[in-house]
Amino acid sequence: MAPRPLGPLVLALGGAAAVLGSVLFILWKTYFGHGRERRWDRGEAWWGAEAPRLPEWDEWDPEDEEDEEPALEELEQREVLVLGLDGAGKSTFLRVLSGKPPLEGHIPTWGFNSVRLPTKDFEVDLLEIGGSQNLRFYWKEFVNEVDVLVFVVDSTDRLRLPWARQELHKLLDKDPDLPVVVVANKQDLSEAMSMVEMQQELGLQAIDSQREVFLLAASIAPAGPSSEEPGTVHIWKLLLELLS
Ligand SMILES: Nc1nc2c(ncn2[C@@H]2O[C@H](COP(=O)(O)OP(=O)(O)OP(=O)(O)O)[C@@H](O)[C@H]2O)c(=O)[nH]1
Ligand SMILES: [Mg+2]
Repeated sequence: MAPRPLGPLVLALGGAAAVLGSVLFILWKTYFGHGRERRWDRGEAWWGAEAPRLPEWDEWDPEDEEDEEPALEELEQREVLVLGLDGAGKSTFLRVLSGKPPLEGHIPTWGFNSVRLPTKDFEVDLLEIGGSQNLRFYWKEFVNEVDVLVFVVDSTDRLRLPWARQELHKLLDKDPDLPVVVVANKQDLSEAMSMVEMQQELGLQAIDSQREVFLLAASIAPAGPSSEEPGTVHIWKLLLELLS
């Protein structure tokens, strides 16, 4: 049987995938745009955000409710996209930022995962899209919608560093002005590449000098207790500077 032309099929699949990417983004916006649920735990937050004080029972007046609710909603929003190959440490980063302990082992994100963190002046939405090969296609759909890109790389994953580099540069091409924070994660492990190597292998020196690009060494969830590498706090502080 003569081979059938693939062109229309590829086009149709490409179109369907683009639509799905947009639907995912709309779902995320809808969730955060109108949802009242907060995924962060006010009690556990460590980044210095002031948790709103809940009224004592005898102070509570239902008529105040309507006045109080918008105060939280009125805060401006900032959006951070967290990408990187599967297993790089994206979900762990979001968990640690939310004050939760890292999970044991790698549980892949099938789709997206997000947290909203309040600061004094604005709220920061962090969106992770899973890094498995079939999800990387959607990354580019989100990159023009955010204020900062955090790109997490496993510093021990030498073999796949060229893939990480390729994906990172595709995203950079998509938005020439987007500030980028590249996180060289898992620096606690002895096989981790040095920062000089990471900079070279990821081709960061070749990036347009006008763009804000940062390379941070990190151990978001160190395997042992003795790591001295800066971790999540440093990334968060830099994000706050970039978003202010
Ligand atoms: N040694 C070490 N392990 C880490 C570090 N950060 C994360 N990990 C581990 O790396 C594994 C993968 O982390 P995840 O956060 O699930 O990776 P991910 O980037 O979200 O992966 P996908 O959702 O599949 O895209 C987990 O077992 C983490 O505990 C680190 O700094 N050091
Ligand atoms: Mg994940």
